[in-house]
Amino acid sequence: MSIGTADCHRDIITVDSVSFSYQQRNVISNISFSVKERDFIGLIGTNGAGKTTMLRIIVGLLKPTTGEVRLFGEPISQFKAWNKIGYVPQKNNLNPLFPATVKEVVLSGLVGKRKWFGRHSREDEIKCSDALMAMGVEDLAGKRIGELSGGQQQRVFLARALINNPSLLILDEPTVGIDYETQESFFHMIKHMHQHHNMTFLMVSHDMEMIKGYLGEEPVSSAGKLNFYIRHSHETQDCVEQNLAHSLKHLRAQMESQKEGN
Ligand SMILES: Nc1ncnc2c1ncn2[C@@H]1O[C@H](COP(=O)(O)OP(=O)(O)OP(=O)(O)O)[C@@H](O)[C@H]1O
Repeated sequence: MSIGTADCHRDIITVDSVSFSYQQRNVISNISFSVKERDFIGLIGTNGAGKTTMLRIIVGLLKPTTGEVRLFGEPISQFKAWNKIGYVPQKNNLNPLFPATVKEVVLSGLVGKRKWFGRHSREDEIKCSDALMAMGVEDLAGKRIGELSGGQQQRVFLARALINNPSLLILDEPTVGIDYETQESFFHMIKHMHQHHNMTFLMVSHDMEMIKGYLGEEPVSSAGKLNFYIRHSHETQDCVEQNLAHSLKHLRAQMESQKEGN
């Protein structure tokens, strides 16, 4: 089942007949769905429905018992472009004494450079300060992560996910435990990233007000106990326009090269 509506964008997540069990206990049974480039998907389900498990399978932290996941068209076992994916796990019980600073936490998100402490290149430092600025937490760069409020920590974890400038962001209940105002500004930011930076989102959330307000009143589809709310980045007819412009550009280039050949 494809849960996107338009055909102009490729599937960037494909979950094909996936089942998963913890020890002997089956949690996900034969689920298939796909997420298209630039979609915003809200994944909703009751407690224990398997939402976190599904996200962990998609980012390769858990291996499906059966079935296959493809990312950007490649089987996950061969997928290497992890810098294209930002993942913010469910709010973890961070030890307040954990010695890393905000800056170190954000830098640790650099793919292939998973060192917590130590020296980084000038380019990495710039990426880090861009991500901190984007999330409005640049003033906190030198603070210990455990000293921050829940909302500030969530911004830092989002900055960590953004440091590689990913095209897909996977968020697991990003606003749990955050006050209403911070939630509002958080959702405002991610909507902006969706609308203006062509990012694709897969987000688990219990905030039905936000989900329904942005993604529509009813789920577009369901698989097992998981419901998918979806907003495509633009209407299908705009895809036709885009494709037309694209094909006309090629046609013009062809005509011009023929003219030059004459
Ligand atoms: N590491 C684990 N070992 C064994 N069982 C687990 C483990 N993690 C999760 N489970 C069980 O798998 C089921 C699905 O858990 P999961 O966290 O994916 O659900 P969820 O839909 O994200 O729930 P919630 O809305 O409460 O966050 C639950 O019954 C949970 O108890």
